[in-house]
Amino acid sequence: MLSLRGITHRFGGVLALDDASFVVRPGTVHALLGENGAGKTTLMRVVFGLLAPQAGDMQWRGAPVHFSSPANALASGIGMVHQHFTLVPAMTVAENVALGGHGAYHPAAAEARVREVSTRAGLPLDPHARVDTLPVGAQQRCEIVKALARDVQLLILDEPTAVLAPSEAAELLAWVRQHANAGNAVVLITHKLRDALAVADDITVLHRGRTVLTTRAAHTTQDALAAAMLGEQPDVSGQSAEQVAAGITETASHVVPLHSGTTVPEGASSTVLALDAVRWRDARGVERVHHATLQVRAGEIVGIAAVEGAGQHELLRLLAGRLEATAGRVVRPARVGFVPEDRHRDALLLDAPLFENTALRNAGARRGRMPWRALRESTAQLLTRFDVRAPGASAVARTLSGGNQQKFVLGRELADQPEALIVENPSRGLDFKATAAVQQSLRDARDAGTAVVVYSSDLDEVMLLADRVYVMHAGQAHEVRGDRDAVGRAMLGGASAHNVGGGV
Ligand SMILES: Nc1ncnc2c1ncn2[C@@H]1O[C@H](COP(=O)(O)OP(=O)(O)OP(=O)(O)O)[C@@H](O)[C@H]1O
Repeated sequence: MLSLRGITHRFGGVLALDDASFVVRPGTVHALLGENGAGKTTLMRVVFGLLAPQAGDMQWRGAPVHFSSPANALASGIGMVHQHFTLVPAMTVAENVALGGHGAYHPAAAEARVREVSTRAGLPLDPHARVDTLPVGAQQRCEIVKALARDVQLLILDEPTAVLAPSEAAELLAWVRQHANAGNAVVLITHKLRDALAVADDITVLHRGRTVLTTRAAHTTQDALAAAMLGEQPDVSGQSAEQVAAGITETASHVVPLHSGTTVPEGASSTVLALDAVRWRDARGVERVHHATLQVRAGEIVGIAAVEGAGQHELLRLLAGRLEATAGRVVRPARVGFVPEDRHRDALLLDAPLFENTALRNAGARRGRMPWRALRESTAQLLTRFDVRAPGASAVARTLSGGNQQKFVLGRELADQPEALIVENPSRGLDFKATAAVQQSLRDARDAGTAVVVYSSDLDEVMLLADRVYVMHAGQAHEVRGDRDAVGRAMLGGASAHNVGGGV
């Protein structure tokens, strides 16, 4: 159905694709894997007409093609949903779906079209809802419906589950499977090897811009895929790949030790970060955080577990000083690092070089001339220390792959050993090797005396990292002792026998 051969693309001095090949069969799900910066997004941007490769051929339904724009690709039946959504937040679902279509906008027709497509596809959506009022899962459905409304036969999804809670991710993957069973093709860029093996028919692995493995999913294993991602021969039982794979969060159900109660690590000492009966109201006057009380000591990792919408994002921003409490008392040290989940919106100046992005740390506290030379040097060190793949300190942030942007932001916040560090979804968008490295950096920061707070939408990751866990439910925070099941029950509002109190 789609066939790419010999695709080569350079961005200046960076060889992003090097003779890559990729073949998608009709009616299949094709998972595209590769470590951060391997070239997955770039290859799919070539398919979608966003980039013209310097070499290589593409065939679509048996005929050579070259799409000069996404409009071209869409008109031929190829759609793409990007890692960062492209919806207009202040517009309705129907308006967004109609955007970029042809002819005049007729509200009734646009709404009917959304209803028809979303019902046919089994992706429920209210056409009248304003996009900025929708949870992220519904925004993603809107992106998919927008593509399907153009009658696409090949849908490219770039890390679609990264932004979803586990139950939503499972639903989306089930939908992807059904959609392919109905005769359509889906390309799924993902870092989750287990998802690839579970849902895909075919799997391609890129390594440094080259296709190093293409296989039927049924003929491969997680270890072979991990080895290929690391550039090792898939049939060689690469020791290092296995070691790394052992640290993967996604296999966490069998490797995560059960959380066994409040364990303040030996190195933990005085409280450096605290909320005392804190409340926070949003602009509409709705109280999102009720009476939260919580303490974090130097040298411990406090995990926050919550289902989406429980007030956890607000809690983290209160701790990080990005929101001011409406009532109650906040204790916060001078140097607090914050790694928000949406690095594009909240953590980076995308069109500025990396060394200017480094300067954003403690930006409000700077006085006098900017020490640009020192910032370039410290940025270069940061790139090495945190294995950020970028041409250098002057590279523009936008040109880094998604995972490398994430590693950069974390490195920047950790670099000057803050007294406290607040991290939201630390491994979002990271390959398994980078995930293990980031989790280790958080432990290292704890061991060096930083008070670390981690929220992850993946409960296994919270349990893996945390010394103590607080659960947020309906705007309230409670410390919960006990295992994963106790925490899971508390997330859904169930009482926990070991609940040791907090904020009610
Ligand atoms: N616009 C650009 N300008 C310069 N370099 C770029 C640009 N876009 C991507 N690159 C580089 O091309 C390489 C491949 O990036 P790409 O985004 O395709 O990787 P990826 O496999 O999708 O990674 P991730 O899993 O981190 O999203 C990286 O080295 C990246 O820095």
